Amino acid sequence: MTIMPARKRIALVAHDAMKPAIVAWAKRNREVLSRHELFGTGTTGGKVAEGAQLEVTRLKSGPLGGDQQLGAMIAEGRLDVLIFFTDPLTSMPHDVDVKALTRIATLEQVVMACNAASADFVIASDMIDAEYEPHADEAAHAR
Ligand SMILES: O=C(CO)COP(=O)(O)O
Repeated sequence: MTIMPARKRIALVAHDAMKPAIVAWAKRNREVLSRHELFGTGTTGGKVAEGAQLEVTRLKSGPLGGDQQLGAMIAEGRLDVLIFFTDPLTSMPHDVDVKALTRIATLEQVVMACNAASADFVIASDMIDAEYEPHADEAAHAR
């Protein structure tokens, strides 16, 4: 488990039905987001970059491996926050990738928000601009 740096590495991901919502959210939180390092799956990243005028490193499209790339970043300790607007009403061909991504994020104590209300709380937290070290005893998985 790594200490999260003050300048967070934040991923922005949204399923198709949620893309207008994540662009609106990114526009509304542009000032805070601009202080951090942003990543996105291909289509989401492009829409956020254009719509909110933010610099976003774009990975592959989610269904084509982008979700797995984010999972690899998390496994290697290279991502701190995952803002993932999931679509709860549509089944996805890459559902296993979605599940793998949220699973590894949970395991690795990545800060994760899957809807706009939770993302608002994350972005409004004082911890977004501070170093953060998860409490080892609370983060540990009992076997
Ligand atoms: O499908 C996604 C996440 O599971 C998002 O991918 P895109 O941003 O490329 O549409």
